[in-house]
Amino acid sequence: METLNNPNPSSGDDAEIVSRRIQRLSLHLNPIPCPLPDADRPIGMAACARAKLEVDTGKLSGYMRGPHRDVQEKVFEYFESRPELQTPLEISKNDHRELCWRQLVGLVREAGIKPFRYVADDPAKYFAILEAVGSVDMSLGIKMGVQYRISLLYANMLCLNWFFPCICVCSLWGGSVINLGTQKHKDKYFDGIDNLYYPGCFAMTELHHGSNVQALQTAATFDPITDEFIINTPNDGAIKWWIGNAAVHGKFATVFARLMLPTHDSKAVSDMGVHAFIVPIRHLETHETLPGIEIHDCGQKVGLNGVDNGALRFNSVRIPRDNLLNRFGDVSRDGKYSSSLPTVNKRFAATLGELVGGRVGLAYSSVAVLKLAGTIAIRYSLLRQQFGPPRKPEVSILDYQSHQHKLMPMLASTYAFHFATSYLVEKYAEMKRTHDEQLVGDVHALSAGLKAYVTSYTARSLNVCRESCGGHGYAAVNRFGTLRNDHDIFQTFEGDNTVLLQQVAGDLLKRYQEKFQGGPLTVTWNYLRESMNSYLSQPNPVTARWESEDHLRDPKFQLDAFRYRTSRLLQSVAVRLRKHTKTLGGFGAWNRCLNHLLTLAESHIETVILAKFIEAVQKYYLYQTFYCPDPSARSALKLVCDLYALNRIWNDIGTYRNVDYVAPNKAKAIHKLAEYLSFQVRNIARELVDAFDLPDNVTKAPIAMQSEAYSQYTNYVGF
Ligand SMILES: Cc1cc2nc3c(=O)[nH]c(=O)nc-3n(C[C@H](O)[C@H](O)[C@H](O)COP(=O)(O)OP(=O)(O)OC[C@H]3O[C@@H](n4cnc5c(N)ncnc54)[C@H](O)[C@@H]3O)c2cc1C
Repeated sequence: METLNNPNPSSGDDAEIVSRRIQRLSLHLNPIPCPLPDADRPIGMAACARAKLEVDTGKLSGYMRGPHRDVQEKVFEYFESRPELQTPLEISKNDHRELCWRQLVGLVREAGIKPFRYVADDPAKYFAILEAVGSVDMSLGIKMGVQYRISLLYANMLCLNWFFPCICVCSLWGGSVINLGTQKHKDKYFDGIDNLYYPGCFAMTELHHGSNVQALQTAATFDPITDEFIINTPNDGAIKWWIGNAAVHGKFATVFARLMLPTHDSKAVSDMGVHAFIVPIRHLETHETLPGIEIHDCGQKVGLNGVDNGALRFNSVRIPRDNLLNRFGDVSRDGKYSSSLPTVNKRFAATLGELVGGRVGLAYSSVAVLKLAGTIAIRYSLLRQQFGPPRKPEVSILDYQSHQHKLMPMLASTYAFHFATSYLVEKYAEMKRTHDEQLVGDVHALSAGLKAYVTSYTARSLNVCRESCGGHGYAAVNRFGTLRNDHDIFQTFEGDNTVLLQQVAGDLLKRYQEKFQGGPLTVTWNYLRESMNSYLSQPNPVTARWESEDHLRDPKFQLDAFRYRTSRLLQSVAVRLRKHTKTLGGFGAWNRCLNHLLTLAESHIETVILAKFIEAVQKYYLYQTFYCPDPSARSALKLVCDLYALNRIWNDIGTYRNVDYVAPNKAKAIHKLAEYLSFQVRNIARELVDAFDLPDNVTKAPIAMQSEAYSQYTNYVGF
């Protein structure tokens, strides 16, 4: 059967061997009815057409679970044991802020879970805590992030004929002190931040400037007579805005301001660019706002109302010279500027390496939100029955093809994102350990792309989940409203998604240019080398017609298709940019090609996600590393991975058809198979969401309870 059904001439390929071995695992199949008439089934599907996978949820869950499940359970147990710390459904902004603060204090001082120490030493553990805390209340996750996390915001600059991301790097309060400061700052502030005696803010954004950090106007002018910096807000546009922890709890702020040094020429001062300074904003004991500082509340938000965002104005506030976070640039007693790193590029790379964690955390937490929402929607869709064949019992709404179409590719994407963001966390930790320059660049671009892609996907999916639960999805107790409102801003902070995707596109173009100059390509981008040489030739008219299931489920075909698309987009946008730059200049050309560039970035990120998913399924076979030792779990993952791949190819089928990469018969076969795989995934949907390992006290929505959901729901309203 293998030889007959295998249309691929390169049968010795590792990926193909794996694919066929995985097909053999279909022995774990049990009969169940297939909704497709025989004629509609994809070719080659006969063997497993009427079969359901048996999945060992415990083993699948064991594979999915990270190494820090114990600390996550500690978080869940702590909040379970303290019902008064659980966020009620109806709560005012002010009460929510106070509760959120008490939750954080309880976690740190009572439960003894101190995230700050892991920011530098064990980032994977920090992200695991963040994930667990965010599922208790997303406001709490963000509040914790403001206090401790490492983050990175961007400014944009147009340079020559490429769009080069110019990164202004910074950290939220705790992260900024340990990453941008030096030992003296660590000695002075670490314990206070760790124990929450020094709550602080990260004050970068201004009223007039968010994404464009280079244009910030707050000034820090050095006064050599008093050995101080004078922090000043020159106009209303420079008021710091949206600053988390500022409205109520913060005692310090890391303020981003232009460093101005006195000169002896006619200009009188020299602008050294944006630097970070520690500015006390409230009295440590009395909590009074300090002189020269004006603080206002940004008010009620669409979500995340447990976080107290405020606006800050500085009226010539004096701080000691020591408060400059001076790891990458310092000012001496006599007002001279110096840096520990010899070149701008080295300073840039070192800073980046320290500070990409915020985005890694957001991408990772966004997957956690998607798991939660998917679990609620799918458990309810299995329970809920509406209509059915005449004189037969009603069927579960998840048996409707349309419902499968809404939720199963989403479930597959959740698995895909799980592996991609776990990989990102792994690479981030490695980067922190090794400070490898190539890895720094890789993690930087990957974190930007995954943060943008995953958070946008999750935001869209939250609406789909709400709608797929009908009216009961609209009850606040079933959580979609809060999840949607709280998560929505993930698309904007830590770098606006549209801006971040441009960074990815800029990075791809840079590497494309380097490739032609013989430069190196890092691991994640390695495929471009091959793709530029082989994929850009005319599509093969023979393979364009192959339509067997074996072929369509072959990881090589799937990855090739993704890589082909990215390569074409990259090559064509490079040509367009070159052409338009002649008449429009760099900025105009970039803007003329902007949608093209965003599509390129998304295509690349989808490719990386697929590659990581395929690796997660294959590792066992290829390297014998026993990553996923259970055959049933591997079969389930292979099925889900195929659905992710084919669903994405089908979503973009117009592109593939336009260039005849896929012939009409193959396009039809892809569509049929994607629908059929959705049906197959539906049959193990319960096991797949159970493997996320979210207990009822975390999902909380009555309609998603693992038993007696309806009665828990009626109890909730008082019956
Ligand atoms: C709840 C919340 C908490 C926050 N917490 C903090 C905090 O603690 N500290 C802090 O410093 N900041 C904080 N921020 C600010 C946040 O980081 C900024 O909102 C974010 O950086 C985006 O900036 P902006 O709002 O000025 O949007 P803008 O940059 O003005 O963007 C507005 C729109 O224009 C588009 N756009 C902008 N530039 C481009 C471009 N080059 N190409 C194409 N489209 C473009 C964007 O896609 C977006 O749709 C917070 C914001 C919120 C809402």
